Amino acid sequence: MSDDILVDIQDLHFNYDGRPVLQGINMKIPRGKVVAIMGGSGCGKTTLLRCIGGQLHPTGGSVRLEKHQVCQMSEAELYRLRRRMGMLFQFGALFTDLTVFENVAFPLREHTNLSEEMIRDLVLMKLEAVGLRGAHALMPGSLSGGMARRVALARAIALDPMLIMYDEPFTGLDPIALGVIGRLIRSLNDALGATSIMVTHDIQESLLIVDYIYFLNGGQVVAEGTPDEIRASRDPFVHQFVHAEPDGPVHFDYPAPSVGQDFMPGGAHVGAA
Ligand SMILES: Nc1ncnc2c1ncn2[C@@H]1O[C@H](COP(=O)(O)OP(=O)(O)OP(=O)(O)O)[C@@H](O)[C@H]1O
Repeated sequence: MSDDILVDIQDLHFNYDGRPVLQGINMKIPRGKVVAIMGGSGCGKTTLLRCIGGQLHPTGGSVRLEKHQVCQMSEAELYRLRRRMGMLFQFGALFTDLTVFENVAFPLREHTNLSEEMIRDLVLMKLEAVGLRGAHALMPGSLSGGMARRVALARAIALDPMLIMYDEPFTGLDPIALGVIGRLIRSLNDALGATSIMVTHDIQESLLIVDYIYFLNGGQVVAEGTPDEIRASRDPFVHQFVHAEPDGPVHFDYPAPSVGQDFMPGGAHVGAA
């Protein structure tokens, strides 16, 4: 594998209880890049992140991270590898009974034997990086949604990860906080020399901050490109996303019989006992 590629996913398949969710995903994620994964609800984006992180074992194909075949690693090896991955999940809640400082210190205490002095310096550096050094003594309950997300971000980068994975990092944020988090994702990636994979529904923010976008549908990659390529794309799937159209290749309506069939007298059994 080329040294430039940090994550190499080949022909990845995953089933839940025999139901196919991922059906032959191929992706090459170069070092240093920020990559977005987009697609309709339930198309398998979170499942893909979990396969990359080794929390789920695929039914076929491979995920290679650096020189490691993630799918073939033991739990102990995965545990060590995950120290080098930062993860920020949608509701990656902070520990509500710990201060901001202790939340960010948590992975350092869990995974290292650093002195208290070192931990103190590292935590304050990470909080400084997200603009919240002054908030170190606050409890999570007194933070705004955007501030809480920034603390979670500081915690995700506490161990200087090589790979940072975000699952819908913008959910529930107002437009200003969303822009702040987007810029932080980009700048922290670059400052740390990390690589970032972000599952998101926010195409407009993605177009501003990422290097490359993959679109998933039906468990497969159906479109991909740089933000410029995506903006210029005539692919109907991409068009539907970029222009937030309610219908297109991704359907708004759950499959149903024709309206005529359901509304004609005696034409359907909806609600019938
Ligand atoms: N633990 C599970 N057991 C069975 N099915 C599951 C499980 N987790 C997810 N699924 C199903 O697998 C499919 C893919 O789920 P996944 O969470 O990966 O989608 P997603 O693209 O991240 O969705 P969203 O954008 O809504 O978060 C969905 O149909 C979901 O209902």
